Amino acid sequence: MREDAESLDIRDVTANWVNAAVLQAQIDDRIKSLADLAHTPLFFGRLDYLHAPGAELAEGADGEQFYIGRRHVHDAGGDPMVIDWRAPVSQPFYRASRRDPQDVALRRRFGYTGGELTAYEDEHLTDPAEAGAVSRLLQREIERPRVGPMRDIVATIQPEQDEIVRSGLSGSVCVQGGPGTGKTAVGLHRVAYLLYAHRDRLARTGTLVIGPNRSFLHYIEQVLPALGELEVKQATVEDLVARDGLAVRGTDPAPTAVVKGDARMARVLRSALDAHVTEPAEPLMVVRGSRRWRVPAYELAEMTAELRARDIRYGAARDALPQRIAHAVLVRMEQAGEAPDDRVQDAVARTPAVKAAVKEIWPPVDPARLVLRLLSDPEFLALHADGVLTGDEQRLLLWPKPYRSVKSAQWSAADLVLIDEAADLVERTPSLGHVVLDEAQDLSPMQYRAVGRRCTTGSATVLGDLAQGTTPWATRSWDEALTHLGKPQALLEELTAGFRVPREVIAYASRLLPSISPGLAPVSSVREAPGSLEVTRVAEPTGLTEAAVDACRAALAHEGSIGLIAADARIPALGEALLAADLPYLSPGEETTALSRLTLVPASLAKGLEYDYVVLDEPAAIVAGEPDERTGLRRLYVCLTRAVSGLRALHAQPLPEALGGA
Ligand SMILES: Nc1ncnc2c1ncn2[C@@H]1O[C@H](COP(=O)(O)OP(=O)(O)OP(=O)(O)O)[C@@H](O)[C@H]1O
Repeated sequence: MREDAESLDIRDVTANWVNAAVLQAQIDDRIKSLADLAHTPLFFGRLDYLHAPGAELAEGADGEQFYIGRRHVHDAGGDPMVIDWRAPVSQPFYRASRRDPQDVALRRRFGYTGGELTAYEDEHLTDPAEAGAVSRLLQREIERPRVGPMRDIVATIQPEQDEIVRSGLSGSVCVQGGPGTGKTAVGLHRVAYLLYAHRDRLARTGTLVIGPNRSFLHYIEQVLPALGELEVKQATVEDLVARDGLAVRGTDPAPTAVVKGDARMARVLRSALDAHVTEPAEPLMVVRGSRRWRVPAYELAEMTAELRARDIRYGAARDALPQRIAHAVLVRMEQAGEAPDDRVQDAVARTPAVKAAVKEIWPPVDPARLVLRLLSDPEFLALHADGVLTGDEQRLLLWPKPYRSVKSAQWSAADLVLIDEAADLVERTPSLGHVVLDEAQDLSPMQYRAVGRRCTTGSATVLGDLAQGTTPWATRSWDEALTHLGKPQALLEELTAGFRVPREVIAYASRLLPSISPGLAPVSSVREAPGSLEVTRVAEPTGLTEAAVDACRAALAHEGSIGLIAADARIPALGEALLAADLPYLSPGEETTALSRLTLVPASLAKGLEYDYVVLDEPAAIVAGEPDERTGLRRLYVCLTRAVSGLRALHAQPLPEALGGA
């Protein structure tokens, strides 16, 4: 297939150099997509059907055999050799079971070591003798040491994950799942699936993956290219609402940020914007040649009221008003016996008199200036927030010292979300075809709205874990969140099988659940790894740093990546100690390689990441680093659930009581 693509000669088939350049670019893309990936085999499974699919009715139809891989491969004659994992014929590879064999006689899984085929495993789904067997290849794949960025899981997607991956493009899905249940993996594979099944539609409308921060996006960015999908944008919510010329230079105290992130702010903004439209008091006079045409004030008021009543954006209404006025003038001309042609209405709409009237009635509004005024001017704020926000909430919103201009204001991240909301009220934000929102539990209602307006005509996949919410405005219920997102009908799914954290470690971390998220079921880990948890008390507080360095050195004796996770305030001291001990380290998001496998991770950036071995420094300090205890314990829960093979927790202070104290 690669040779075919490389040998394509387009000299005779293109009409001009533009065509030739476009076609050549497409061919280059294809050659690139056909390149061999080191360590990525062409197929990982085989299905032997009892009957040829679609030929059930044909007499004597024999079964057919399909190899399943990351992409479609055909032979010189164009016959398929490997079927894409996303094709309908491949689906039973993920879903067929003994209870429901889906016409599959044999499912074979292939095992590879460094790109070389080293094992295979057969399941005869209709053979009662094989019932109850667990897949060792699956177990091995899950337990493989981790280095480098996140990997795809095409070979081992589980049935309950596959259902989410393949659910239709038209519906939105929300997945609640504990740490390591594969939410991120499922979200990324869902994008790859949707792009396969609805390529044309999504090529037009676009897809976007939203993650919590740069390090996380960097960690996941290789998965989609490995699945052949290059056309997917990645962003944080901050990226989405970023505006030219407005940098985030300020921070809000938590109580202020909570009010700014509250959905009621949308009502305040709407009221403040709508107040710009004024009731016309003066008639309008348009002069054309020797004649003057008068549109009385009450008629202008009717047009304004009619535009206000319609559900259109402020800016669209503002654009429509001059034409309405011009039309009224045209009607008067006709009544006076004139026969204006089609150009007259446009000409009238552009006259200085009409423009001036529109500016008076429906002035242009700059979204940033609108927010600036709300945050600086107590009277203006009260006018639009009374009855919506309490007096205390309004005081929290106001800047201690108002800024003079949009340029000089110290905008915070929450302010930019407000500006984004205001901008959408003025002019509709374009919608994408599909948005995947990861670590959603940390978004404020206003941030959900910002994401929601980017998929109003598309669908969304929302992934999160209520127990891992660490913002003061963290999501309390998915129903509420989905309403803010504008997708109240989304299907709510739950994943409970854990693929990352070993059983002992997840059991230990789950002790925190009753305090941080009562009612959530603990994850049941598929990984047995006896001896994976070690909690050590360091007698002298001064010895803690050294103990952490020693634990890192010991962990480096194993294969795989190592993360030293600590309270943000402890990072500088630990960094220095590691360097003094000749242990160079990476920052989160930097790629771990066989040669540099140790990452120093501030607790605030641990979310979503994973390491083979985790050394956890002083749990009590991680809890104390947050504004309140529940958030602290949630942060600790996140940090305790990053390890794939082993967790070593070191403490000099007593452990938090919720963990068992002592
Ligand atoms: N079906 C599977 N087969 C093999 N590995 C899997 C499977 N599902 C998930 N994993 C692996 O488990 C690990 C955790 O997955 P992932 O990061 O998607 O979980 P998560 O639910 O997003 O976790 P968190 O809540 O901590 O962000 C990853 O290494 C992923 O590759």
